[in-house]
Amino acid sequence: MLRSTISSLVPRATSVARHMSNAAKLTTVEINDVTGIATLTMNRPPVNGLNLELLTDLNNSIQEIEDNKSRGLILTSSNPTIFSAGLDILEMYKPDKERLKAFWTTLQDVWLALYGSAVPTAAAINGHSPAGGCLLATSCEYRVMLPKFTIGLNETKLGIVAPKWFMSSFLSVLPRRVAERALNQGRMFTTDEALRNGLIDEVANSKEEALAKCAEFIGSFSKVNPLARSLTKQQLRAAELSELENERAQDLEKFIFFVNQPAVQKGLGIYLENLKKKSKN
Ligand SMILES: CCCCCCCCCC/C=C\CC(=O)SCCNC(=O)CCNC(=O)[C@H](O)C(C)(C)COP(=O)(O)OP(=O)(O)OC[C@H]1O[C@@H](n2cnc3c(N)ncnc32)[C@H](O)[C@@H]1OP(=O)(O)O
Repeated sequence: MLRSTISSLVPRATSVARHMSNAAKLTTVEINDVTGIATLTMNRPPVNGLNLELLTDLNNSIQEIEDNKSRGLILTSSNPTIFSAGLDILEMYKPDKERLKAFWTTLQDVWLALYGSAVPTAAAINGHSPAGGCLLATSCEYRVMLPKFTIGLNETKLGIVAPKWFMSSFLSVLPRRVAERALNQGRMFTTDEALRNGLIDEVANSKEEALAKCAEFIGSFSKVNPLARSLTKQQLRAAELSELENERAQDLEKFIFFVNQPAVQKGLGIYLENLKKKSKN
């Protein structure tokens, strides 16, 4: 059934050993022969932490799906319990200056590409989805999640601040007062809470079911003119997209300034240490 499997073994050199998770590509794209829908899978063990390489591969895969004229894009993870752990905190902790710039710029690219994608998009959230993971999921038009996982923008819990465009994605899904409270609290929603509040659209009992429900959502546009649909979506999302496009340089500057604050570095260090302690117990 797969028209093509664009998986990859592209060797990649990097000078920073701690970021070298794999020499192979960290995403795969599979296009269903019958439906024409592309499934984009993140595959960066152990937790799909969004580092520069995974973001670069995500960006290239989204581009490839747009260029292939796929009928839709479903974003998911190869990990059975984690959709994405969000940004790889190691990218922000004691960062290399040039790499930090490339990291944030590529994250901006991914958001612009996914939130502004011309094709219908859906997320099959088959595991936990904090922070950057939630950003990816809420950038899609539809979300199906498996039971007993969590999703949300927990940045305030880490002592960091979600940028405006993270909030835009969140606000495109949640009512303002729910979004505002959740952002201030750094709230992580369980699957049930996410469904009740509208942060996700459906619950599925397996990844296969989630993928099928996402495909069904994308199929709901089969009788709609694709150009009219994509121009409608892009008009609805234009204000948020232009806001970041027009302020990319300032957004990058703010991020670099903020991350380099000693108090932020200290907070990230403690958070990482706690994560490591927890994983050893
Ligand atoms: C005024 C405007 C200014 C603008 C300034 C901008 C500021 C920056 C904004 C940044 C925005 C977004 C931030 C993020 O996305 S930060 C990331 C947030 N993510 C989290 O908090 C999730 C943390 N992880 C977990 O909760 C759990 O790991 C999990 C995902 C639920 C999975 O649990 P698990 O039990 O299955 O796995 P676990 O044992 O915890 O982890 C395995 C190893 O992976 C490491 N790890 C986990 N998450 C991360 C991560 N996000 N980054 C780096 N490393 C991570 C963990 O430490 C374990 O490592 P090891 O095996 O011990 O070496």
